[in-house]
Amino acid sequence: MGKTTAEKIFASHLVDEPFAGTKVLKLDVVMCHEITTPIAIADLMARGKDRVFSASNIKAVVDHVTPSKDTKTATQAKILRDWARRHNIKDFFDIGANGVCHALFPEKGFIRPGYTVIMGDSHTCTHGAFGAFAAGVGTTDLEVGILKGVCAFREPKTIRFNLNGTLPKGVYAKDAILHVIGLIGVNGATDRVMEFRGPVVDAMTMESRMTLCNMAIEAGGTSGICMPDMVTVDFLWPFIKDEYASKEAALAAFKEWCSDDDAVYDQVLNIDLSNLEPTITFGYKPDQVKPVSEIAGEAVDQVYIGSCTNGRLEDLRIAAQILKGKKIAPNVRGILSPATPHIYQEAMKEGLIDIFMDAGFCVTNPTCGACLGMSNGVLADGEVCASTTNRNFMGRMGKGGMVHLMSPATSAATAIEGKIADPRKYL
Ligand SMILES: CC(C)[C@H](C(=O)O)[C@@H](O)C(=O)O
Ligand code: SF4
Repeated sequence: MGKTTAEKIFASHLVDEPFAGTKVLKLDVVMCHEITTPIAIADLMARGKDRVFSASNIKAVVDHVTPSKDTKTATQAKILRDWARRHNIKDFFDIGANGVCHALFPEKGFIRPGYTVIMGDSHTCTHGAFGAFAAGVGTTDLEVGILKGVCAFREPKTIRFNLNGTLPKGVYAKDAILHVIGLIGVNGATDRVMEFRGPVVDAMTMESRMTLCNMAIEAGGTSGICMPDMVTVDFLWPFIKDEYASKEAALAAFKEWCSDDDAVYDQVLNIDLSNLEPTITFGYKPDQVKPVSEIAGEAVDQVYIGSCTNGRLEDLRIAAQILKGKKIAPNVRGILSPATPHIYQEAMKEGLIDIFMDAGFCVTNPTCGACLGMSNGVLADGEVCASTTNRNFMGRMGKGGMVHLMSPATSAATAIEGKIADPRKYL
């Protein structure tokens, strides 16, 4: 019987099965940020176990609130910073080099097909775009991961999503994943791996695949997963060129991780996206989605472009294409947070930052900040934000604030009109 990618990764990383169905896996990468890791560090210290399993397999970043905004966030950053120094974690990213974890770590080439990856962050599923098993974990699992380099999982079944057809103009990975979550609901993939397949995914860049996998958790998914292919090889090539004789050799090795043709799935869903419209959330749950045409005209106070979902260069290019030569509406505050310093610099070189600033956007340093309502764009009570982020929970971007999730294109069109707008008329 064939295996899925997730089953192959579980089989190859298994170190123990203490109870039937509970599998202890060897970890390839443990990622850390300043919100959840300090709690794990404090506990390890209290137990006299201030050690790390490997200084090189641990990656750490101060990203959620940076530069720190108050004593509390400064202390969180300091705990992580001191810990990283104490343990010689060389891949530690701080002010000047820091960016949103799920954009920064892939950009550095840390994730490879077949890897096991954990982090104390729910959007760790993003990294499955490389054909890895990547899961967000709680503090206890993070502590064990840091100390021993292993993590216990109940092996998830896989749901295969065949994304068929081609995405129409003005419709992107974000619209596709919002549509999928709308179809299956916020619990539709609970304890399941969401395997994204089909011609729509094959045609996607790694950035788009990361957008897709990023929101797996919003449907309850443990990890998103895409099949590694030449797009994956091309993205990783600068980091792996000394390991493989050629791109074809790398591809052959990566393909070993692809699900077998006769793999058994929990469910297989065939979804044709050829007629998909730009899609947007209207409520406080990510599965409350509508075509933008049904909600167009609703006023917004702020437009936010950024985050681990849609703060990458591709996203900035799409939004800038729409904003070029235009001004955002006077009733709207536009905020752009490029997800990493590299993205910021590339966007500057390409003239994208000028386009955003000329349109009236404020450009912040790379950080999560506004996405989770902590800094750089917190909403006031009753305000509405059009956002490229991944969570629209009540008050997510500020107490009493409402968030509509959408693509960078829809956000840019919305900024121009000051109310929710269909991006297709600007393309
Ligand atoms: C702060 C962190 C624990 C949190 C998460 O796990 O997702 C954050 O990144 C978020 O998006 O709300
Ligand atoms: S950008 Fe938002 S969703 Fe992503 S890790 Fe940061 S806070 Fe979480």
